[in-house]
Amino acid sequence: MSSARILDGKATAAEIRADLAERVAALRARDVVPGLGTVLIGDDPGSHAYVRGKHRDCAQVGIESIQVELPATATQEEVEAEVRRLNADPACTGFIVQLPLPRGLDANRVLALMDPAKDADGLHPANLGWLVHGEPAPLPCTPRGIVALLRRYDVELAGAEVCVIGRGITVGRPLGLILTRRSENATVTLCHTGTKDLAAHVRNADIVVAAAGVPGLIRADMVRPGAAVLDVGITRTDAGLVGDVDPGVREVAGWLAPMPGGVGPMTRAMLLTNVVEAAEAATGR
Ligand SMILES: Nc1nc2c(c(=O)[nH]1)N[C@@H](CN(C=O)c1ccc(C(=O)N[C@@H](CCC(=O)O)C(=O)O)cc1)CN2
Repeated sequence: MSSARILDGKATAAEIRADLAERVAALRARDVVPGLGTVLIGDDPGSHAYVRGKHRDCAQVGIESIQVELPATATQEEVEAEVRRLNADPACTGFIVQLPLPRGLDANRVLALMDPAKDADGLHPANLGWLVHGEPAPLPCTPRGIVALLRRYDVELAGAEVCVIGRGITVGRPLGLILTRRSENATVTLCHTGTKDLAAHVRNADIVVAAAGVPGLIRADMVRPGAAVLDVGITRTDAGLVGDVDPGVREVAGWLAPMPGGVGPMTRAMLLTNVVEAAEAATGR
């Protein structure tokens, strides 16, 4: 029985970081110092781990770190005050608000308050709007990472049937917009919890992106032999982290981006890329 080739996000992200370290050194030589701010609210262990990882990555490539932490009891006004502070801080050239926010906080209002020019996540409504219009703007990190990973391994996008499972703003919705641009030219079916026959849509796909957060949702019998399958789901269980893709898929798929080691590291690398690109653009390169 054959086994899928691995879309290695860990190795690809390391290559991207090496390139970014050189670009940051060139910026610093011209007295331009990129600085990433993060706003982390509450005590979700996953969010804390991701933010720690983002700052570790920054240190590795020479980007300065500004860390803001608030308790889960923070009010909307307190969160918005921190966003205003980062908007005004010249040492912060880009920032993110770690999602999801604790219950009771309005993430859309917080994202809309960010300076779109400092939106390192591409989640400000103006930047998502530019994506709809097909104009340049920072792209959300996970979808950008998915496209970069597929391109790194020469997985054909033009004309491909792509089944995306999940309609959230960090992955599914923007991924559909990116993959249907002329430069990617894929055909996208966006599935979600209301999709009637998920298996039929998955079976029709050359590329499957599972971002539903439902452990083992994609089984081997649903996947077209040879298809590329990317596991974006992460569920924390007592037994550890579990993805959306059942391990048996490895025997049917042509390509597999596993969890861990596939799309997650690419998300982190694309955040750094957005920060560096914004700093380069601000100085005319
Ligand atoms: N403001 C944002 N919030 C969230 C985003 C985002 O892009 N911007 N995405 C996710 C969380 N996330 C980054 O923030 C993220 C998720 C997973 C990984 C990762 O490297 N995962 C590892 C496995 C997990 C682990 O080892 O703990 C992997 O796949 O290898 C990085 C970043 C939601 N929130």
